[in-house]
Amino acid sequence: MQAWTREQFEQKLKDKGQLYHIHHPFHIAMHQGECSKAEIQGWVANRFYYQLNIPIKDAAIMANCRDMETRRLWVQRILDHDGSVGDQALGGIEAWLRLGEAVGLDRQDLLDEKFVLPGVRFAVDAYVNFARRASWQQAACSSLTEMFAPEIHQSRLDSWPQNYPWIKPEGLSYFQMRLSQARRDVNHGLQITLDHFTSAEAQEEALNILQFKLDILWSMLDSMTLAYQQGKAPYQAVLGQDVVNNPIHHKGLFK
Ligand SMILES: O=C(O)c1cc(C(=O)O)c2c(n1)C(=O)C(=O)c1cc(C(=O)O)[nH]c1-2
Repeated sequence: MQAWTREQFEQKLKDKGQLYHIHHPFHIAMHQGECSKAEIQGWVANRFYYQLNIPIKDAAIMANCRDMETRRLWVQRILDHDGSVGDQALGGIEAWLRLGEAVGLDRQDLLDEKFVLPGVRFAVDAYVNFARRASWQQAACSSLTEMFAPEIHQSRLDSWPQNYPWIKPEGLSYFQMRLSQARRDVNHGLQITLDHFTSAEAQEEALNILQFKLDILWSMLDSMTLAYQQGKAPYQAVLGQDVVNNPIHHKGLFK
């Protein structure tokens, strides 16, 4: 089998955008203004677990990377989410906490991971564990769903103020910040991927890695759909009580 040219390979990676979670029914409903306050809150609380783990994931990638040039650029991702000392700009995690407050969630409940559904936790943990075990080039490739992220951030900025006027506008600053940060990350992650995966087999492997990451994002929303849209939160069928607001599931093991 012959390898694709660099341009063809880049296009194959971009074609995966058809399967991005922007097309998940939960996100479509959110974009169309059809989500209830409880659904938005559930999404914000669960996505916070992703946010919390992004810098852990990026630190794992750096721990596996002997290339100084790469680390010098990659470290910026950690600072973007954690913020840096003396920096006036918000880190992404703090910005997401403010989004939580803007949708009426309690900051401490987010930090306690109170509402994180088991399926969301398993999906996010799979991403972190992959980054720990993979080579840094494979892990860089898995971040490439970010190619498709600016569109979804922009769509929230465009549609939420009209659709969800009850959300305080200052809560949307996370999405604004990510527009430029994601584009910069993608340029770097894409160069690593195009440079590293050059044989036909390696290019197939890269597409499989990207599909793995798409599966993670899609699976997170599947869990949220069951819990918040279909009234089938874990154990609801057994306990028949308000397990959405008083979750019974485990709170994470290795912290
Ligand atoms: O809101 C979204 O839909 C979305 C998706 C993704 C993504 O595609 O992985 C990221 C983000 N947001 C995001 O804010 C972010 O910081 C981020 C980092 C990464 C990554 O894989 O390293 N993905 C994403």
